Amino acid sequence: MTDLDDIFTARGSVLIAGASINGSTADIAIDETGTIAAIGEDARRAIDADIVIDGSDRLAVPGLVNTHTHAAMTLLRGYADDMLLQEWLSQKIWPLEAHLTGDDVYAGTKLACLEMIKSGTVAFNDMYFFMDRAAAAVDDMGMRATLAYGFIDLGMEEKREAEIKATEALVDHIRSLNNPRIQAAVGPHSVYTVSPEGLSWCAEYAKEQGIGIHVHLSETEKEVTDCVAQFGKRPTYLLDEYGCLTPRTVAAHCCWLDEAECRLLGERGVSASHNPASNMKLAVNRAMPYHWLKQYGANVALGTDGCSSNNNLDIFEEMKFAALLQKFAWNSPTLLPAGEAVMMATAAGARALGIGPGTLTVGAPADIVLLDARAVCNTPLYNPDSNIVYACNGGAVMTVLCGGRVLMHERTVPGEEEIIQEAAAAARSLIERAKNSA
Ligand SMILES: C[C@H]1O[C@@H](n2cnc3c(O)ncnc32)[C@H](O)[C@@H]1O
Ligand SMILES: [Zn+2]
Repeated sequence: MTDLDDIFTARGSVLIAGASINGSTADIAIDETGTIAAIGEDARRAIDADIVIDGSDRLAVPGLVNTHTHAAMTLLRGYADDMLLQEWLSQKIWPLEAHLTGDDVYAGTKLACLEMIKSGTVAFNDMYFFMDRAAAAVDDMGMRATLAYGFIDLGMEEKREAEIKATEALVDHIRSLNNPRIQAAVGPHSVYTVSPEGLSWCAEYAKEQGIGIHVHLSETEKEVTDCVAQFGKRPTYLLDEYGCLTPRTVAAHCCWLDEAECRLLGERGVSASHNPASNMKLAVNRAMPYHWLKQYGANVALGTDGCSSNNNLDIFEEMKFAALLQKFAWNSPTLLPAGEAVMMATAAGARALGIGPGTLTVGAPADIVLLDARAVCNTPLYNPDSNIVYACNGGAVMTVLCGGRVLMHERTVPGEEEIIQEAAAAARSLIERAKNSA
């Protein structure tokens, strides 16, 4: 077996020896391009392994995908809790975010990446500010991410011009990085913060650039009633009118949808990001109608939302919350069984971001998580999906690979202490600056 230091520095082919995959023991071969080359008997012959990882006592699962977050909000963890969404945003979050710097976003996004890696997430869909610095953090940490600038024009033409420039600059910057793990998206925040002209520009620009759209949709009842009062239609139809509903759109929350809106999202091929922890914490008072979205063929994945409304980035918790909330809210113990929750966190998430099948199959990107099969939460282990969703959290994750590169092994992530210290210092300085300006 390869030493810890060599595992992080070596680049090349990787053999995971004797891991448990779907109930049977198998080797996994990963080639130099970071692709799964073989699984099972052929694996040892398929590559001349530079790194060998002991997979015994490990469950191998696909890397998890977080389809809606605001990564640098790790700096705001615990800053404002137990509030109504509109008050939380307008009285606490936006005033503090006005003091953010690019250095803050770099430090906060690095902390987010560390937290996600430690809980088995390999890819995330982010919407925030100073996203060139978020890209630098993602690059340093070795994860995959789709990054969108949070476009908010509040109906003001001057602001819209600035948001257009910021969006174009980010897309150009990400293209210049030429990093296959990092892609850009357009991020119209929501129908209550972006004008019809802004929505229309975002849709046109995304189409022209061949990139995705990341938007909040129908998170609260107020969002829907205000939209109907102002535009005479519900948010889903407004987004559709301006071209924002596409097969490359990720719509976060989708709580207050009616059946016809679910059908439209299915028809447009939209991915819906279910964020149950944030929805319950902010008491949005309605669970995403998962059963309708599923019935009409929308791709339903999972997200954490930001660390100020969750307050962590652990997709294991989101799998459990989703499975429980759906059962509770829709009065159906058979709704969203464990296997479906795992699919939402893996294959559906990967599909939403267009990053491969999100499965452990030959030809797929080697985005692989090894769980401790001997952990308390995995004992006994009648049905791995059940343990993963209902018993475990991210603490059971031992090793994480993204594109064949080892990001964590035996729960060690290189540079962890420094990342935590720098994020804590950035949070202190942010609060200090906000206080001094008041
Ligand atoms: C990008 C902006 O989005 C803000 N934000 C964070 N969480 C939510 C949420 O649940 N609904 C709407 N907006 C949210 C974030 O603070 C940024 O200002
Ligand atoms: Zn959000």
